[in-house]
Amino acid sequence: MMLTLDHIRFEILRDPIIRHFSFTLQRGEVKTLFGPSGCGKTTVLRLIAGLETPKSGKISSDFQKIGFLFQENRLLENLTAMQNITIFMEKADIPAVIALAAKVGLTQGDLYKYPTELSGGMAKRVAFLRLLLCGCDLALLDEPFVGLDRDLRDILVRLLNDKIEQGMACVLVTHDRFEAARLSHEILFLSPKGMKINHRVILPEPLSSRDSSYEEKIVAREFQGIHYYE
Ligand SMILES: Nc1ncnc2c1ncn2[C@@H]1O[C@H](COP(=O)(O)OP(=O)(O)OP(=O)(O)O)[C@@H](O)[C@H]1O
Repeated sequence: MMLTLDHIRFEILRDPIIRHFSFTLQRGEVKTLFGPSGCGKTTVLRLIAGLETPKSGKISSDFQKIGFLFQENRLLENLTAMQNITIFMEKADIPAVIALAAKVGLTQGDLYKYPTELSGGMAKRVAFLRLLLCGCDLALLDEPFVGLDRDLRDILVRLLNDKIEQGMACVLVTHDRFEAARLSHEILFLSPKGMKINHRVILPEPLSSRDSSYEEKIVAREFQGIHYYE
């Protein structure tokens, strides 16, 4: 399985948002787009998902099913949390959803609430479970842990790692250096305009062996002098 973006150019009202951006991703691989706000990271996810069309360049993929965890969750308001989670499952396995939901601190009662009755962090977990259970082999994750505390984030990271070990590939967009260190096989550091790749960091250690001390070590080693968000 392979995703390839080859010299992509994308414009909005003739303003070049993305210029000559090239990128590849294989089965079981996680690559992170790390760069300043507004540099075009979400736009790249939208291009991969086919929600935007490049002005020039080529996108090819033989992944079978794409899952997209949007920054703003995008739960369907007229469906319960349970209905939102199961909507893309080939066969809704309710006991499996209840068991997985319990792992991330959602009760059975929570699963029968509507999105307007959920807190921001609960809605994020519902959207995350929908992604984990949708059967995708390529996951596009746009700031997937915003609004979640560290313990919950660690639980979700473990659940995501299980899927990655089974072959799911991910493109991760995050502002969080620790998240990038924890989850990436490769981090692309991007320029403020045009999605130019300033440099890359390859992290070969298996994801399952990484913990908070690993995150701290990588952040201290690789993010020195990166002040986009301070
Ligand atoms: N619908 C739109 N209309 C006009 N300009 C847009 C639109 N969507 C995005 N842009 C512009 O495209 C650029 C890239 O936006 P994008 O959301 O991809 O950035 P980002 O790196 O994901 O930002 P953030 O980290 O803040 O989420 C920005 O300069 C933004 O102003």
